[in-house]
Amino acid sequence: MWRVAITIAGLDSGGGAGIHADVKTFAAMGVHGATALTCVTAQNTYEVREVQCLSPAMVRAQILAVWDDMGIDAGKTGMLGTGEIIEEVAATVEKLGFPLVVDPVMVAKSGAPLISDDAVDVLKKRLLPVAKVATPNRPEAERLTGMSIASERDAERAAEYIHREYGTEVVIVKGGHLPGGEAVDVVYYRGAVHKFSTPRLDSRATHGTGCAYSAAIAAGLAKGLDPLEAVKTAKQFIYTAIKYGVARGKGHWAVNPTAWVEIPAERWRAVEELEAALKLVRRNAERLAKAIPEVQSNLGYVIDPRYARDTGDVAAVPGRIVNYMGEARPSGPPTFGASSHVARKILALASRDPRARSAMNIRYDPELVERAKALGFKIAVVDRRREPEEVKKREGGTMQWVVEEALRQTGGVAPDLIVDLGDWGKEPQITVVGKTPAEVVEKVLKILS
Ligand SMILES: Cc1ncc(COP(=O)(O)OP(=O)(O)O)c(N)n1
Ligand SMILES: Cc1nc(C(=O)O)sc1CCOP(=O)(O)O
Repeated sequence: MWRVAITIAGLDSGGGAGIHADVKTFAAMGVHGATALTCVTAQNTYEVREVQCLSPAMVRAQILAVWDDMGIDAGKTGMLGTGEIIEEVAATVEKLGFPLVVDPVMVAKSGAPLISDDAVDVLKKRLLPVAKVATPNRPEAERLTGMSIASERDAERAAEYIHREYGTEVVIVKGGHLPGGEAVDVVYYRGAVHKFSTPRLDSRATHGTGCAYSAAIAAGLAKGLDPLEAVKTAKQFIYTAIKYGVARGKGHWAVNPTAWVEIPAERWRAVEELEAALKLVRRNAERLAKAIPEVQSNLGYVIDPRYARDTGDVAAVPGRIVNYMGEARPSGPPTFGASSHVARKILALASRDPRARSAMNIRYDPELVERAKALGFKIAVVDRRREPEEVKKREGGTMQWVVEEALRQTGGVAPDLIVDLGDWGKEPQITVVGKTPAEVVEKVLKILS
């Protein structure tokens, strides 16, 4: 059954925080996302320029329109703007009775206030008592409790205080603003303290973290998860959203809630496409056997470069493609992390030219190079004897150097072929490059024919 979650929050025109972050999160977590807009902000990654809030009656009308039609399985609040809106939201949620996650948004990452001073008191006295979960960060928890929070122990005390003083069932004091190698969220629930941690990320993509995290918890509650299960999943979710943030803008980049579903989908797609290309290899096994070098061949395919970090993100053939009794034969099924050399070349290529996501190394033969030239392929020729000693010594450095040399010749656009003339004890190679593994195999077949 479809579950419905509602966000009662503000609009960030930059799309990083507020209802954008929340609805993306709901979609990624597999629940239907509804919205009750509170305020419109003219905002980007580095500043809030203008704020205009709707009337409390309009906020209530949006919540009721959703409730009367689909029902609401859980909700969350973000930027509420004024004390009057908070009053109205508290009264409406109290009447309807759905579980509510309150992200007590007070100040934007850029430093602009998102709630009037007098409204903080209304938030404490009216909204926190009707909330099932509250997710203050360190400065918010300090403002709600009057305590100074400098350690996990302080965070535990603050969480318990908020529960005791305002009656919120589950209180999470987030660890993002506390020191330490791990970001530890302290959760007070039913008389006990629980901790959820992920490695601290040194990331610029933090705009919208509080929004997406609270929305992920609300999505979990909408699906009927126990609050601790919902928090556990949300913690992993927000780690991924920060790690793969949207690298655009001059300020705090936006978190990326859709990474949660895009990365697994990308990995699945890469395997499917590589499998299809390997079928093409098997169908042309005799012809392709002639292209296999002494070191054997590999064919790799990297996931969307926005998500690629290392060779673990490149699918390739474990045990390589070998010449077995005159036939090219893939030794195993497409597997991530199965290539070192070809994968490094692909990573270096795709980081400069994101269309170049696949490559295969084949035997060097001047005749093949001539045929590629005649076919109009773009070719870069690299002399590895010119590789600087310090690059040779660096683990994996050669592959990157070869690619950089090639791209220097082609003005940064990936060539079809990188001809590596080899070095003392290093077999010369041709690396055939393409957008997809099928395109690469097709290019190799053309050169061979
Ligand atoms: C419209 C709107 N809502 C919420 C925020 C807060 O987002 P951010 O500044 O990134 O801080 P957290 O998400 O970490 O609380 C906003 N800026 N705009
Ligand atoms: C050993 C070797 N060197 C290559 C080069 O391009 O220099 S390609 C290659 C074979 C493929 O290796 P992998 O399975 O690590 O991608």
